[in-house]
Amino acid sequence: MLGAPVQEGTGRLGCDMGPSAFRAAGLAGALRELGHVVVDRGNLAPTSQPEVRHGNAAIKSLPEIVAWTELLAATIYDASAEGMPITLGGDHSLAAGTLSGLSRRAADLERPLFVLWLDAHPDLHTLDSTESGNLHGVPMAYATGQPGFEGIFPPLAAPLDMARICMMGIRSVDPAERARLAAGDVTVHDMRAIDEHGVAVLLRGFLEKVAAADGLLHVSLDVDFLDPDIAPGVGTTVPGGATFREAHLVMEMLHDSDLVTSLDLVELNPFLDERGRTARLIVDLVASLMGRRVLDRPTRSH
Ligand SMILES: NC(=[NH2+])NCCC[C@H](N)C(=O)O
Ligand SMILES: [Mn+2]
Ligand SMILES: [Mn+2]
Repeated sequence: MLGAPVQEGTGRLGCDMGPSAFRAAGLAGALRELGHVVVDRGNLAPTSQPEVRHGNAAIKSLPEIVAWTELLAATIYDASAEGMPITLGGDHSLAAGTLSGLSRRAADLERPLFVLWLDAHPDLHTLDSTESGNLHGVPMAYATGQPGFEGIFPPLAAPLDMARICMMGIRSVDPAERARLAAGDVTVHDMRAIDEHGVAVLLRGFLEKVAAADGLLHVSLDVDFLDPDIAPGVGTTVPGGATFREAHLVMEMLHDSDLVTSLDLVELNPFLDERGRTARLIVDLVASLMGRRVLDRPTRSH
């Protein structure tokens, strides 16, 4: 577990308390109960900020986010050699760093990196296209090597292949992101697809691809993937999100697949939460991902 209390990527304060809330909600204990060895490396903090600027005047906190990206890319690259890094966010801008470090690790291992992106948003803005200027909206564009980050963000060792990304839960897409998704080959399962087919069928297809390619699998869990009724502790709520049961099923299937090699937990804002219920829900979801199940034997689906 690595705490990344970055909050400057959102338009409001509070995500810096995310790592503390995950700890208070019992994340380490829940994983130890399942038999895992858990090491909590505490919270990271960038020590210096680069002098960077960009012509888009809407952009907020560019030096801070570039500094976090550098720090996380190096830290997660190292951590991925030792075990399964779980990054406790912090807002989703941290994915610029974690995806960069993990892409470099995958390139070293000569294995493809796949990403399951559980989010209401694709976070596929470039520095030029973001209108809110909130840099939690750009990490996917950076990690996949979209133009406009050069000379500002750290260079990528290896850009992520769009064809190895699966997004689930998507229900809020800005026009520039829509165009980028239409042009690329990201697999996008929006809420309509989930309603029509169910998460199990959609996820199974992706997991089969990852297994067939002997890939590494990174899971990026944005709290707003979940419906705001069950997960109010996030700044960018969008109605109509994943239910409690859909989310647990995704996690249980990920556990059964035995494919997940790293995990980011992002966008929890404890200041907006109701007595820690969102933090506790995410801890329970991570427990499902790490092996907690209702019965001792695998559930039979047929
Ligand atoms: N990680 C997130 N919650 N991202 C929300 C981004 C929302 C919107 N697309 C923006 O760029 O401002
Ligand atoms: Mn996000
Ligand atoms: Mn989101």
